[in-house]
Amino acid sequence: MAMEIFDYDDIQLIPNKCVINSRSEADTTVKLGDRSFKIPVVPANMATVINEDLAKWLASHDYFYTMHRFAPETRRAFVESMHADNLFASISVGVKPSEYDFIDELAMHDAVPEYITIDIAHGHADSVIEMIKHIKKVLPASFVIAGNVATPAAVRDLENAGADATKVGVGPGKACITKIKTGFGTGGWQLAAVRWCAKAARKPIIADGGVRTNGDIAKSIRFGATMVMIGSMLAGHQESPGNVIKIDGKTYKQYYGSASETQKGEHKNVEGKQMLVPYRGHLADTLNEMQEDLQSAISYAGGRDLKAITKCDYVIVRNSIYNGDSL
Ligand SMILES: NC(=O)C1=CN([C@@H]2O[C@H](COP(=O)(O)OP(=O)(O)OC[C@H]3O[C@@H](n4cnc5c(N)ncnc54)[C@H](OP(=O)(O)O)[C@@H]3O)[C@@H](O)[C@H]2O)C=CC1
Ligand SMILES: Nc1nc2c(ncn2[C@@H]2O[C@H](COP(=O)(O)O)[C@@H](O)[C@H]2O)c(=O)[nH]1
Repeated sequence: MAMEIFDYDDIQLIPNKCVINSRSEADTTVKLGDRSFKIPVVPANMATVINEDLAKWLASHDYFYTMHRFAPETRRAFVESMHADNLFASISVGVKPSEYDFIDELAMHDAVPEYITIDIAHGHADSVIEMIKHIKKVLPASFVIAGNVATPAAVRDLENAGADATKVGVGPGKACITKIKTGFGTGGWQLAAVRWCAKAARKPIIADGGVRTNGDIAKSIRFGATMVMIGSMLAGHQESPGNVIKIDGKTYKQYYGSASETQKGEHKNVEGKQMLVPYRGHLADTLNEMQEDLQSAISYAGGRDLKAITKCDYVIVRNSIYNGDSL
């Protein structure tokens, strides 16, 4: 059977009969590893989206988070300070030789993160497979998320190496220029790629990149994601780490790709850009609204929890969901 190709804007989910009396009855919680989280959303592990203060706030309010890996020397202290506050630690690593030393250092100091994300651009690689095996050997209690990938073959290879979840999305991100510079990726068909990968997966999938509206979170769940990673929509808050910039009386925040020149400090293998995102107030309000909209989505799906969304029907309406309107 030929694969159906579509992206978020091409899909509308079809309502089923409502079985609850109030949207507040709908349960948006999701389990990843041993823990349950309030909503299936994780802020991207990018320097303009998450920092240590936000990680503490998110963990203490039952949201999942993944700290970025761009201040590598602070990571052990970060794990220890989260644990000192009785909070779970969730960090990112790369695959270079120094990262093996870092994993060994964590083990030596008994600073075991509950979650470790292996975060590289092209995650279907022996370097990632070797890092998964190393973490599983040295820190077997850590839940390992590996990525990013774009195909069922990649999902299977990383799962077989021991990954507990895989992250799907190569090139759909707002600050991404991979698709333009290399010609590769899931940009323009990210939602279909999530579905393709989820069908092959035996473990959770995290859909990463390309989410532009709250409805896209429900669509990701419908097509097999357990969790949804979001960058640009979560970068514009008062608490977001990016700089505040005012232009013509309007307030913006800085958002840049992890493979941008701004992040790297040099123009080498640049696959990301810097941009401005509109200021959106407090992160807590945006996360609350995401939860309310998901509760509403569950009610339209005719159920009481996220599982109902995975079963609802859909239509493909090419690039037409806005019908000439905007939010
Ligand atoms: N989700 C996405 O679509 C993308 C995300 N990013 C983000 O940007 C950040 C930097 O990513 P990345 O450049 O991988 O990190 P690193 O610079 O840490 O690279 C990781 C390792 O993988 C190697 N590597 C990277 N890309 C390739 C490739 N295409 N083929 C072979 N080897 C490769 C690097 O070597 P060398 O540098 O010598 O090649 C390095 O040894 C990450 O946070 C990543 O998530 C970047 C691009 C796409
Ligand atoms: N190709 C690139 N992708 C990147 C880069 N930095 C981050 N990312 C990916 O984007 C998502 C966030 O996407 P958004 O659509 O929600 O803004 C993030 O989680 C990474 O997977 C980059 O420099 N190049």
